[in-house]
Amino acid sequence: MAEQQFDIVVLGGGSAGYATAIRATQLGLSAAVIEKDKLGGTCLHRGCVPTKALLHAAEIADVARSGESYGILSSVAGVDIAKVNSYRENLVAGKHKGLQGLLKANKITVIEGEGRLVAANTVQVGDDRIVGKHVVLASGSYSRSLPGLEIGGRVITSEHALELQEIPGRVAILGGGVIGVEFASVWRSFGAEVTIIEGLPHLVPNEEESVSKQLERAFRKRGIDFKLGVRFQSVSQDANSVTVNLEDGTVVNADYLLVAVGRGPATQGLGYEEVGIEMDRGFVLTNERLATNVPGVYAVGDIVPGLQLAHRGYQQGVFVAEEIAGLAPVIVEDVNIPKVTYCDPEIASVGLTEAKAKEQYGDANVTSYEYNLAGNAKSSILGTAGSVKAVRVVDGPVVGVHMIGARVGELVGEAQLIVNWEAYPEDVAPFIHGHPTQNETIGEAMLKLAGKPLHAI
Ligand SMILES: NC(=O)c1ccc[n+]([C@@H]2O[C@H](COP(=O)([O-])OP(=O)(O)OC[C@H]3O[C@@H](n4cnc5c(N)ncnc54)[C@H](O)[C@@H]3O)[C@@H](O)[C@H]2O)c1
Repeated sequence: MAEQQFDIVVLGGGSAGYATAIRATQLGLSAAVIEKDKLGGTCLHRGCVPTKALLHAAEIADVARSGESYGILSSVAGVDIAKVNSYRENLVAGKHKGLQGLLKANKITVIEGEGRLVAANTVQVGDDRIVGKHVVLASGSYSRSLPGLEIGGRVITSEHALELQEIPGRVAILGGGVIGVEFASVWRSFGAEVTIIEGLPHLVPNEEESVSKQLERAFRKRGIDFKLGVRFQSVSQDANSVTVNLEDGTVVNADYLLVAVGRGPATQGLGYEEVGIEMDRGFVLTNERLATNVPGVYAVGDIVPGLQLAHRGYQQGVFVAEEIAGLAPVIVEDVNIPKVTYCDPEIASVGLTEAKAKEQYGDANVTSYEYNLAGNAKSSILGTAGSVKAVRVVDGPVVGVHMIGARVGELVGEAQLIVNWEAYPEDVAPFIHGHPTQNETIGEAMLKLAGKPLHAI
């Protein structure tokens, strides 16, 4: 049995875990990352990166289909899913290699194997004991299912969906959240008949309601079917198909059922409870400085209750490394983290929805403006419908920005600076936006809220 000692031992080499180690070594601390599978975790291998590769291929199919409207004679003869898959795999492999190089350059020790917390300062990997002055738990998440809904055969999760070797003819998707609408978008562009089943009254129910409604309109136009406000009851399958029964008696037949009802924390069997770490339904509880109740043990990423996003994980990792190094960093708050959903049309948001802002500040103290992309030249050139909605406190800062339309994910950077800096529309209104860009739509919303609309009626 060998023993190795570090300042920081990180259990899990996904986005949150490796970010912790990079920042730690930059600050002169020694760090080890323990990873049982591949560095990069869900984001690089099963989530953000490969799904966005599929979405990019889907966009190319849509662009080719729409060529004629722009005078370009083009059509889609078919989708070679094997080639799409090899593009996706090569892309991920390249990023994986780059990440390995990044950790090596930062002098991080990567320990391959399954780790288990056996004491507050020790992770066991096989026969080896990896001891840290501090331990950071970053074991990530998994696709969860519903009680009684077994994954297997034609009932699949996003991990299986990514690797399908065929384009399904008909697919049912349980859950109209982020994963559900992204896969619906990909499969529809690849030619499948898609039905989404969502228990709440709207698709992407955590987004601004007007954004959800516009997505529903756009999906309907694309021929994507959805059943809203209805819950799943049961599913049966044979060798070729699934039959999904909903609580209102509706039956959906499809080749596959994708289960996209959220992700659970990957914390089972890792020794956390045995060491006395306080947990809630599998999540690791921390204080706002990401410390668990066990001294010296921190948690970051998807195992900490809140938004399960890679970029939140990065920032939490950086935070914890700086906290351990004694730099007293600024607390990471979920409310001002930007979110992008990469369906067509794309959705991007940061801060409070209008309803949440009214809950927080009172109805009379909140106002908003929704700028229609139809007023923006670049949006019209791109042929996209959509809007940018900004929510402000009356005589106060902008507290939320909510966008839908082609490529609005690329606008979220400015939106998050406005919200995080607690800027007033009057502060932002004089800033000049390049023309013609879709960025102007944020400028137009600020101008209107500041009482001097330009391209708005
Ligand atoms: N672009 C991105 O940033 C991105 C992409 C993919 C995943 N993610 C993250 O991964 C996590 C998981 O994504 P997800 O889409 O699985 O979760 P989600 O929470 O976004 O959506 C799950 C949906 O399933 C619905 N649902 C739950 N039980 C149901 C039932 N019995 N019947 C019908 N509907 C039901 C919920 O109402 C919800 O709308 C999220 O936290 C998400 O932020 C992010």
